Amino acid sequence: MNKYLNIENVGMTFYKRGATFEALSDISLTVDQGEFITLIGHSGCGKSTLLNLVAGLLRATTGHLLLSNKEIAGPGPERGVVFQNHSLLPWLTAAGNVLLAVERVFGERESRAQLQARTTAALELVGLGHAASRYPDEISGGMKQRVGIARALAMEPKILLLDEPFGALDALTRAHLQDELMGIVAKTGSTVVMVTHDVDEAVLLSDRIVMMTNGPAATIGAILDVGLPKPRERLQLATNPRYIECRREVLEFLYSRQAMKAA
Ligand SMILES: Nc1ncnc2c1ncn2[C@@H]1O[C@H](COP(=O)(O)OP(=O)(O)OP(=O)(O)O)[C@@H](O)[C@H]1O
Repeated sequence: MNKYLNIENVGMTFYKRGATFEALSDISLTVDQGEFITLIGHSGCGKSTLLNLVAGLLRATTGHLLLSNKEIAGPGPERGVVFQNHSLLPWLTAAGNVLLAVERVFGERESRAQLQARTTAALELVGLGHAASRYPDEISGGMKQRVGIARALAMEPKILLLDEPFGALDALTRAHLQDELMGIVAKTGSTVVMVTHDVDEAVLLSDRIVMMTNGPAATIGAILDVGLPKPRERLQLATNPRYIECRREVLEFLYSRQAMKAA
């Protein structure tokens, strides 16, 4: 197999205080370079667990995860992770937060000026060039989230792993950042795996939507090939028959097929 990311028969069981909990069972998925994949499913089904396995923050109990044919054995700079709650260091400015990540990846081989240029470019990419010297408590939630995205992008990851990056934002800011993300991904050609609860977000952004069954022992229930041409424009999509069909298929999976199992 020569796909970019290979997830092969992965299972994840947590052991806690003498009890075991099988969160994921027999997950197999391959992702091509440049693909945008979303993981969707009911709360607690194991989406973050799967993303954390790809990030190398957890080790699978069974099966294998391979990136460029190499076993994922821990976190690495080729994987940029963005969580729902930005996790910026409050004592550093927006630029300071990005620079710290840039130093970690490129610090040994590049000059100070080059590192700073990378930092500025990443902040500009997310429209925050003007806020570089502001501290996290001086900027809005949406801006903090954008700094988190800039920080991940500045490391020039081959794959972006996004865990509900817009989950805590209001609808307008969320729409704005979705548009920005689409633009950035078009420019950088990044591979993306993103966890979301939002059906519209999944259809708008994805090449394929991976729909997960309810846990315990959650697995992939179905995969939807969205097949809408890019670039996508949210207003035009609202009346696009394929968009409406994709939306219906995901809703049907979540609220009919999986709702019955949950009951
Ligand atoms: N470290 C852990 N120890 C024990 N159980 C865990 C651990 N991490 C996650 N779980 C359990 O595994 C299951 C999957 O959790 P996970 O956070 O991956 O779900 P999710 O689909 O991302 O949920 P949400 O959509 O609510 O964020 C849950 O039942 C959770 O309680």
